[in-house]
Amino acid sequence: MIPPGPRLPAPVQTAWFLNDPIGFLTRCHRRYGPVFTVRFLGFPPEVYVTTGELADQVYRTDQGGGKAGEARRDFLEPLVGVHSVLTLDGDAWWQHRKLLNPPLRARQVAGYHDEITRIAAARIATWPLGRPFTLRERMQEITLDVILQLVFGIRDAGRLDRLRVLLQRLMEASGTMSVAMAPPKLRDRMARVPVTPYARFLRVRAAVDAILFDEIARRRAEPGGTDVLARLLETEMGDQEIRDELITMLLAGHETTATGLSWAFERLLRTPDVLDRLPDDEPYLDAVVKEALRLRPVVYEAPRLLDAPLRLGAYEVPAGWYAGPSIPLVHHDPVAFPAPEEFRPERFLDGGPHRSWMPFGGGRRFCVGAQLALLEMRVIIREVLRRLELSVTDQAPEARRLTGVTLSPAKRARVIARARTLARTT
Ligand code: HEM
Repeated sequence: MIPPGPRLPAPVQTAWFLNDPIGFLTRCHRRYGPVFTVRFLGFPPEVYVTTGELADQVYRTDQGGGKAGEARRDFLEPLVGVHSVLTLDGDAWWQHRKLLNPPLRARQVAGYHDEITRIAAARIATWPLGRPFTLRERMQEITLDVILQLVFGIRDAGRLDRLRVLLQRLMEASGTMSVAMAPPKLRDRMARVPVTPYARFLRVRAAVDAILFDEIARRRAEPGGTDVLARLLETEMGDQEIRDELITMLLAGHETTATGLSWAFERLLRTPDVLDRLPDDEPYLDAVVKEALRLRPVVYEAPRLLDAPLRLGAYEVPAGWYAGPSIPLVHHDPVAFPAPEEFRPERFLDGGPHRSWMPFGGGRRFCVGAQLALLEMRVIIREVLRRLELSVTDQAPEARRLTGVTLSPAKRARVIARARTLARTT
């Protein structure tokens, strides 16, 4: 039996979801239970699950099939290329994944602590005081710098400036619907007409690639360094493969972390009891980061494209369909997280992460940058709070807005900052 779901036509389900993703999925959950089918326009049906246990069953398909890469390929390949862990599957995926894992392990990224502190401090010093501004963009400046300096290993100030501008343009150009959603054949046609968004995207991509290939050549000539690129250059990967993985880490790693940080502040500034315990209580800071990612997960789903039918309790999901957790709903399971609406970092103080905590997905495709993201979030929250007193202009929680595969604060985490006068300046 196929999991139940709304009978509304696919265009109506799609429009409802785009307009109110959490409301739509919550309603489906209430009406149909923990496993339900949604139909989006232009895609195979998608089965969502809402408990950690069911999510584990889906992630187990990573062992033999479950093509997470193919699920993302069409819309990501123009940007990340054909050699990216995001879009590869099977042996080709594993060949790359096992090379990316070691430099991004907790022990390795711990060595970046002081440099992240330095990058954050330099940016925070430029924030406006005494007038409202939005944290989302400011956080993205920091997380972009982290990727460019600690992952790509770029130190030259002029080159950093040029890349920042180009990458901003590249992200904007690749985000336009015509690039992300156009079928490959249409893309090929658009590439030949210089005024189309796709042709513009290709020009910016070529400019970024020229810098990256030059950087790779320079570093091959002078080996060494502590950045992730240094480690990738020691592997058997070719230049194009390394370029593709660098862009992959950039794409997967900087907006997500910036959005996670924006949500952490959005919640913290509306929960004074929690804020008061920061930033010097390290275990509590770690729990705050985990609780922020639970209550406001950045990525709302991590689906698998099934290459064999999947049994989920009484249901069977056909091959060729998507299946995966609705991460916000799994994180709201009251059995796993009592009083799920409340921002309560204490729940993460004893013991390791809960099986139902999955802001970074799961299975073998679990986010390769999770340890770097968690470290960045801890360090950046601490550095902000040590230097500034933040407040909000409006106590009402910010709504969740869908941008691509992420949910971000609708007002981009609007705050006012003042220089800190008391304590917290250790
Ligand atoms: C708070 C920040 C972040 C969040 C919420 C996040 C979330 C996720 C999620 C949900 C997935 C899909 C996992 C799955 O399919 O089961 C993923 C995959 C991935 N993430 Fe992250 N991520 C974050 C930061 C980063 C960073 C900093 C990097 C890189 C430096 C990164 C690189 C990747 C890559 C390469 C993949 C694909 C892994 C694969 O398919 O093998 N992410 N991430």
